[in-house]
Amino acid sequence: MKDNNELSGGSLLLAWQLKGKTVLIVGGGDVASGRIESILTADASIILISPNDGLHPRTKHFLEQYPTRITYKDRIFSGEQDLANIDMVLTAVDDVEASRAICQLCRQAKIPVNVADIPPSCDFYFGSQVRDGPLQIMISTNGQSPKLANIIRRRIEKCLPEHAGEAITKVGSLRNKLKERAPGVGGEVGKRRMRWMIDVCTAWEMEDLAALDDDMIARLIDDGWEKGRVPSGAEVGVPPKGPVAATGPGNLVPIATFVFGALCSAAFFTLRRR
Ligand SMILES: C[C@@]1(CC(=O)O)C2=NC(=C\c3[nH]c(c(CCC(=O)O)c3CC(=O)O)Cc3[nH]c(c(CC(=O)O)c3CCC(=O)O)/C=C3\N/C(=C\2)[C@@H](CCC(=O)O)[C@]3(C)CC(=O)O)/[C@H]1CCC(=O)O
Ligand SMILES: NC(=O)c1ccc[n+]([C@@H]2O[C@H](COP(=O)([O-])OP(=O)(O)OC[C@H]3O[C@@H](n4cnc5c(N)ncnc54)[C@H](O)[C@@H]3O)[C@@H](O)[C@H]2O)c1
Repeated sequence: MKDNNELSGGSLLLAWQLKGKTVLIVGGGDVASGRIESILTADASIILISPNDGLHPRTKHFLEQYPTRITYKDRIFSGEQDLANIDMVLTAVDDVEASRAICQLCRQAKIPVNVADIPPSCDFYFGSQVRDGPLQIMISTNGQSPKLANIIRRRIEKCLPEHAGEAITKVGSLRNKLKERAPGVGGEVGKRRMRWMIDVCTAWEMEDLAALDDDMIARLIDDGWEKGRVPSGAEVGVPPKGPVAATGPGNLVPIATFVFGALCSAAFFTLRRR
């Protein structure tokens, strides 16, 4: 836990649920095309207001690909009436005065707004995103350095565990099936369910979780949950890692690194003693 006087200067990190909501995007250029992608990913409907002659090719592609999810208006923003029944507003226009005016209207109407590149006109900032299925990581520098957020994102992408997204999807499915088998919110059964899920996630390799199919999930619940234990992957039918993986050239690299490291240490200590 941080010291009390350090508890300030950040922003609230959330996974905002937008399914069934309507987001107004003003502008159709490069930045707006990224906003469209983020909002489509979050399952919201989009109203896009932007003159056709300024549309970025990626924006045009989204309009063609998702005609029912994006309602397009080929014009500039026209005022308060454009905000009717809107749950969130994102603007990415090359006109600072128009951006500020839209922000002011949104604040009057209490609609959360992000104006790309104008922090005082943002109720929330975008961040650099890593996505792998249901895994979502946002890197935010809280407005201090978007480029560093982008660089840190690339580094994080390189060291993510393989199969993480797939493993999360399968664990989600296991949790849902378990809740059907042992229903109820809170209480003893809730505590036991949580304990068992923690034990499975801790004991199993990410790769084995990712390999689960519906039959294996059913076996895991029958032989594990019902008997109060955590079976191994092999017991529920997860295929063993093949002999190629066990003896393949990939495995020679850590062995070679270890041997090299051991030789270097030996040489270092031998030389030091002299
Ligand atoms: C993360 C990302 C997400 C996205 O937008 O999707 C994002 N900006 C990205 C890129 C980027 N933006 C800029 C550069 C040029 C280099 C540079 O200036 O550093 C680059 C780099 C590039 O283009 O490579 C210019 C810039 N950006 C802002 C200002 C205004 C200012 O700072 O006052 C200026 C003009 C400054 C000036 O005039 O000098 C402001 C914001 N930009 C934010 C988000 C929010 C804070 C996020 C955070 O702090 O973490 C915030 C506050 C509001 C918002 O827009 O939500 C996306 C990277 C995605 C990725 O690649 O992974
Ligand atoms: N946050 C970020 O990541 C980031 C990065 C680069 C640029 N920006 C900023 O975002 C803004 C947009 O950048 P861009 O590269 O997408 O610009 P762009 O010039 O490619 O696109 C601007 C779009 O806005 C439309 N437009 C202009 N006035 C409008 C109005 N009144 N109503 C509706 N649509 C209107 C144009 O037709 C065009 O489609 C700029 O202010 C830029 O400084 C933000």
